[in-house]
Amino acid sequence: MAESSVKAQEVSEAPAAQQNGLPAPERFSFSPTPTLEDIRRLQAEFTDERNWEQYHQPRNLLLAMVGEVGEVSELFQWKGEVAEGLPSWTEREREQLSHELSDVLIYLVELAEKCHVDLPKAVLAKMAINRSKYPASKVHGLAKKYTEYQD
Ligand SMILES: Nc1ccn([C@H]2C[C@H](O)[C@@H](COP(=O)(O)OP(=O)(O)OP(=O)(O)O)O2)c(=O)n1
Repeated sequence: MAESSVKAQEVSEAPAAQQNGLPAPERFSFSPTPTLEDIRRLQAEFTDERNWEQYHQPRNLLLAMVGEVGEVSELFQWKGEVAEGLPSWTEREREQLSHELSDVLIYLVELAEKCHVDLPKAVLAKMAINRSKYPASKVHGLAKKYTEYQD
């Protein structure tokens, strides 16, 4: 498994499995590349080669991304609840899902670029906010919205 170079900024919030003294369960993980910057650059090359910059304005990209989210939803819509790893899905369905999720990511990255949001940095900052809104010590095993917790 590839070692991640990015750690949670607040290491005091240890994952639940480690807090219990149990080893963390084996998790699915991604390949280290391409990075979000790689995806941004590859998509910029793709649009430049086609003279499509004129069509890829923030609003267009947002609508394109939402359309692709709809295509992801279509793959799930008439199935019952599905277990992690989608064991009951065919290879064809898995391939379609990987295509549609990729379309969502490609448009998301390009939308962030066109809005001048530095997505890798922004996601770390937002995760820090999430950790402070939902301290593991307070919400462990509970999935309520942060506004529902009493101090
Ligand atoms: N004007 C466009 C058209 C396509 N793409 C790229 C980004 C997406 O990754 C993918 C989207 O292609 P389609 O619009 O053809 O959508 P699908 O690939 O989902 O095809 P379909 O709608 O037939 O499932 O191609 C793009 O950047 N700009």
